[in-house]
Amino acid sequence: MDQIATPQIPVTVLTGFLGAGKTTLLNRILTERHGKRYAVIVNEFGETGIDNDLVVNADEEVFEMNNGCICCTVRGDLIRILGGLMKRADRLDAIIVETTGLADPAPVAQTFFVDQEVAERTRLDAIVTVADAVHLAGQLGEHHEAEEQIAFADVVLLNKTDLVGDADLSGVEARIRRINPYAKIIRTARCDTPLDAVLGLNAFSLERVLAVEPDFLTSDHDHEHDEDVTSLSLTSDAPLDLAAFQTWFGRLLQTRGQDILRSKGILNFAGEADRYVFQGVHMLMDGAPMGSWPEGAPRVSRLVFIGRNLDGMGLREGFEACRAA
Ligand SMILES: Nc1nc2c(ncn2[C@@H]2O[C@H](COP(=O)(O)OP(=O)(O)OP(=O)(O)O)[C@@H](O)[C@H]2O)c(=O)[nH]1
Repeated sequence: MDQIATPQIPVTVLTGFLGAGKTTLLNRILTERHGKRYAVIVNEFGETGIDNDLVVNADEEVFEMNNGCICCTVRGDLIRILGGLMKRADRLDAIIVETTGLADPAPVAQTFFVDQEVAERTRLDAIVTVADAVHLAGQLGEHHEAEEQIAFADVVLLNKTDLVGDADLSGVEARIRRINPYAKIIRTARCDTPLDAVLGLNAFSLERVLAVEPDFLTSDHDHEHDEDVTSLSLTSDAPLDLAAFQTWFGRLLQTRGQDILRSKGILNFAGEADRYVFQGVHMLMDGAPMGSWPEGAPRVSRLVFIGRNLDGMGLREGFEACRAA
């Protein structure tokens, strides 16, 4: 008797180096009227739940994986969450996994082939890599994860085109092409791409990956993270002074932005009803109100830095000095 094949849930792995625009893309996907039911799995790197708060409130369920990189320590966690989702596959159209900016996508992709149950019930649809047109060239030289993310991509969103001239964009694009001649490259500003360019592609090809990395299925991908990159989280119960914070944070990124790869905070400023979000990618800074504080939640400011040599920068003292008088 013929067996009825179990439907496989398509999975999109969203990757890209720190600050490239993954959450921006995710929020675009979640706010579009797509009529689909997605489950989202978000992995963070020491970001004390900040990322989760930056993902828009949508109907979709968001599963947060903390404390560790998806490609290493928390892979078991990924399999466990997938296991739960597979039990209600009939109510799900797709799963989206957002990795940390420091993840090597290979072991994440491998999960969908080597774990038997996951392999039977899900299908890796595509690896979508968001690339930061401003910073990619520098990242490729310094962080091998950035190169892996490009190498494994089925689609590369060359993002932040609003900040880079045409000639430089062509240069970055050529660089991407040299690492990965197969990926589709789409130029975007704030990840403004139609959803059908990133979801439901059926683009991931095991054959192609095996051609690039013959031991993809068998190696245990015990890759080494850049030990120099660490994270530091700061919190404050006391309201902060907006002007003082802006001046400190702006100066800090100007002077230490080489080593501060990524920064983000959800902040409580004195006299402001709304939450504020401040973010940095190296020296580029962005800040805006982000709506009211959740009802009943304490107004605690949280700020996180990811980078090198964070200890010597007086971050804690600088942050504390921003308290409103
Ligand atoms: N100018 C400009 N800024 C952008 C663009 N896309 C994203 N940003 C900003 O870049 C910063 C990082 O964007 P995110 O979407 O949080 O990046 P991410 O890849 O999720 O970051 P991590 O998860 O921390 O690695 C934010 O301040 C965004 O507002 C873009 O196309 N142009």
